[in-house]
Amino acid sequence: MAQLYDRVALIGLGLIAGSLFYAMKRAGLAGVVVGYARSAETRDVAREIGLCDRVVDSAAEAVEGADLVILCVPVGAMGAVAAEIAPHLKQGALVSDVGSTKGAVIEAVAPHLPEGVHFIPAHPLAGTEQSGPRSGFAELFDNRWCLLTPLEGTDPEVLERYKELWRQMGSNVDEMDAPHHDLVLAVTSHTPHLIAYTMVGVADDLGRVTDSEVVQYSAAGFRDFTRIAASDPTMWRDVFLANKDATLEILGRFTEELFALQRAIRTGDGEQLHDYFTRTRAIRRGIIEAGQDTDAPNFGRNAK
Ligand SMILES: NC(=O)C1=CN([C@@H]2O[C@H](COP(=O)(O)OP(=O)(O)OC[C@H]3O[C@@H](n4cnc5c(N)ncnc54)[C@H](O)[C@@H]3O)[C@@H](O)[C@H]2O)C=CC1
Ligand SMILES: O=C(O)C(=O)Cc1ccc(O)cc1
Repeated sequence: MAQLYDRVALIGLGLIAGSLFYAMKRAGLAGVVVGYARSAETRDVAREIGLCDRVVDSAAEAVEGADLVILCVPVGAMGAVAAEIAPHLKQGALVSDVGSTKGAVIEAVAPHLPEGVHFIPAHPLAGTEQSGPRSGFAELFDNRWCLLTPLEGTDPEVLERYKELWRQMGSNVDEMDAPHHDLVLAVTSHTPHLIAYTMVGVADDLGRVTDSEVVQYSAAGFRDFTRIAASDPTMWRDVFLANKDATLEILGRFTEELFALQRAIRTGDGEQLHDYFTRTRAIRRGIIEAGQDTDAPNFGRNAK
């Protein structure tokens, strides 16, 4: 496969940066990939396991001469990293990020970037509850969406080349504006994570439910909650602080619906509960019929 960028810099060496490195190497998309992470311990691990062709000790050195720079740090750290690298970026370089929120990242990063440097924010809808330099793998982006939120006036050739990178790493690529992205993700990812955190916290608070009972008798739904609630605390703290407005909007709607269901249970309104669950069941079936749940055990078999 054709090389798309001669020199790539990855800032932050965790799950996403690691997966980017292996996915780029798998398809021969990058010449040299240089990495940097803030902690010396992470850089040592990266060197030990061969994560990146070269690991350097400053962000400035990592971006020197890079054609593509991808910021792979928690969203709350994006602005500071952009300020640090800005004076060292090559003219014509493309800066991108993989942050889970887009509006706040654009606001934090764009003002630091000099004239003549391109900026295309990205968000791969692919991840796990794992983090750190040992957690990345080449297949992470296969058959997953990558959402780009290009700013007005983005150079179409620079955009097309970057889209091609994601496609060659296995992703399907789509574009949307940042406010829309942040609202969609508040519904599909951020609020569900908060609900999982809360449910696991509630189980933990219940004195009568011992740890071993929680583990032994976990049904699939609760098991998924515990997996999600094991996600990186720094990353998720930053997501909620950065996507405050959209998350609060969706949480408001969520609690209204929850109270309505709570009332239906209290008053014994079985019809309301049944109607609600019938509606939500149809949504799940729609997702599977559209072939959009690649994790479903019966994916591709037109399951009902
Ligand atoms: N984990 C997931 O499932 C997904 C995460 N994302 C986004 O990708 C980004 C990275 O997430 P992960 O790779 O999961 O995190 P991670 O925790 O595995 O890695 C983050 C890396 O950034 C480094 N770092 C933190 N602050 C830094 C700073 N100021 N300067 C330089 N390095 C710094 C850490 O040392 C670590 O190496 C986040 O913005 C997250 O919102 C996007 C899609 C999925
Ligand atoms: O592990 C899971 O279930 C996820 O939801 C992964 C994930 C986490 C954050 C993102 O911005 C995108 C994907």
